[in-house]
Amino acid sequence: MTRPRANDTPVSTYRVQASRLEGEVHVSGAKNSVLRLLAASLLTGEQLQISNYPATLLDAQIHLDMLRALGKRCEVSGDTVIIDEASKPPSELVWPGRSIRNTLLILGALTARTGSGSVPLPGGCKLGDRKHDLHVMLLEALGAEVTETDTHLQAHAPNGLKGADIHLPIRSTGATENAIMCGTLARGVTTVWNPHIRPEILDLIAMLRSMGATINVFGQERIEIRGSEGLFGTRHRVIADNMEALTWLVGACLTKGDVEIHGFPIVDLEVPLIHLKESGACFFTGPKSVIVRGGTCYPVEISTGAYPGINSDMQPLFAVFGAMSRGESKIIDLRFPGRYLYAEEMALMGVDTRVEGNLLRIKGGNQLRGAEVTARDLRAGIALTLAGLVAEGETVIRDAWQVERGYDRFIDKMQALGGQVTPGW
Ligand SMILES: CC(=O)N[C@H]1[C@@H](OP(=O)(O)OP(=O)(O)OC[C@H]2O[C@@H](n3ccc(=O)[nH]c3=O)[C@H](O)[C@@H]2O)O[C@H](CO)[C@@H](O)[C@@H]1O
Ligand SMILES: C=C(OP(=O)(O)O)C(=O)O
Repeated sequence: MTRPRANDTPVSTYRVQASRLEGEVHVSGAKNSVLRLLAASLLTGEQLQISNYPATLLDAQIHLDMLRALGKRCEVSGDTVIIDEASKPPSELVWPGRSIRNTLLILGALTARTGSGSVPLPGGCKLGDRKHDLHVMLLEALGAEVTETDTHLQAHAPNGLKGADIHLPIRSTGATENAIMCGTLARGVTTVWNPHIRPEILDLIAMLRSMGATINVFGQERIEIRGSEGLFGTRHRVIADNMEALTWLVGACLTKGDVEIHGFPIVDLEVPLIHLKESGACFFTGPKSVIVRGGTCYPVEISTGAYPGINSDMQPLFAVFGAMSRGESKIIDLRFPGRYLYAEEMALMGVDTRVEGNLLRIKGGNQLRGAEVTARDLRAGIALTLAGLVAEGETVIRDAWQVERGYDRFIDKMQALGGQVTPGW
C-alpha cells in the first residue's frame, strides 16, 4: 500500500477491531534521532547519506521539505536519503505549513552556519507547557541575539558563534542537541554541563564525529565540543526506534500475541523492559530480536524522567498496560507534567482514569469497549490504537495522522501482524 506524502492528505481515522498480533516485525530508524540528523545536515555543504531512514514518517517528510525550502536537494531511495546542496542555505526558513519541534534545531544550525536564522515557532506534540527558553539561553550564551515574534524565532550572530559554557538546569534533550550542533561550528570550546545523555544524542554525536567534529562526552557531567571551520559529508545509519520496539512489545503482550521483533534496541530499553517483565510481560531476548509470548498484565507504578529511566513518550503505553491489569496503576510524568490527555479518551473506552495533580491513576481490569476517540498527540494515538486491539467492538480513532508522524509504515506492519487497523481519509 502506498502511504501518503506530507503534501498529500494525511490519514484522518483508524478503524480498529479486536485482534491478536502474531508474526515478525522489523523496527525502523528512530524518529527522534533522524529528525536531529536531518537538522545537522545544515551544518555542512557536503553530501550526507542517511540509511535506515524511516521514509514514511510524516515529520521526517516535513523536515525534508523544510530542507528543500532551504535549498537542499533531498533524494529518498528505499530506506536511504541523500542530501546535497548547490549553494549555502539562506538564513530564513519560509514555511507556511505545520511546524515541528525541530525548527529549534534548524535555527541553531542556520545560525551556526550562516550567522543568522529565522524559523517558525516550534510545533510537535502539545504536551502542556513546552517552553523553548533553554534554546534561547544557549544561543545567547554562544553570542547570538535572539528575538521572538508571534510566529517566528530569530537569531543573529553576524560574527559567528563563540564557544561558551552552557549550564542546563534540566537534562533537556533538544537543548543538549542544539548546543552540541551549534558548538561544532562555534569558535573555541563549548561545554554543555548537565547534558541529557540518551541513545538519540549519542547517535547525533556519532554522526557529527564522522563529519569531522571533535566532541568528548564526560558521562552525565558534561560534553565538550571543539569548534571547527566546517564539517564534511558522511554516511550514517540511524539507530533503531526504541518507541516503536516498545510499542510492538506492549501490543503483543496486551493481545496475548506471539511476535518476534527484529532489530530491537535491547540495551537502550533496559529500565522499561525490567518494569514490563516484572509486571507480567512474557518475552525472551536474543542478540538482535525480542520474542514476545503474551503474558498477563499486572498493575504498574512508574515515573518518567531522563535516560536511562522511562522516557515520557513511553508512559501512554504503560497506561494501556495498566488498563488491562486488575488493580490500580499509577503514573507520574516528571518530564512533561500532566501529559495525560489520552486518559480522557481512554475513559470513553471504559477505562477508569483519574488525574490528581501530576498523578494519573488507572483502575484496570474491566473489558474495554470500542468508542470514537481522538489522538490528541502522537503517543496518545498509539496508546488508543493498542487499546482498540483489545476492546469489544470497533474503535474509531480521529486525527490518526498523529500516529503517522512517528511510526514508519505503521499500517503495513500492523496489518502484517494481523492487527485489524484500517486507515481512512
Ligand atoms: C523530537 C524529539 O526528540 N522529541 C523528544 C524530546 O523533546 P524535547 O527535546 O522537546 O524535550 P526536552 O527534553 O527538551 O524537554 C524536557 C523538559 O524540559 C522543558 N524545557 C525544554 C526546553 C526548554 O527550552 N525549556 C524547558 O523548560 C520541557 O518543557 C520539559 O519539561 O525529548 C522528550 C523527552 O525528554 C521526548 O518526549 C520527545 O519525544
Ligand atoms: C513528543 C514527541 O515528539 P515531538 O518532540 O516531535 O513532539 C514524541 O516523539 O512522542
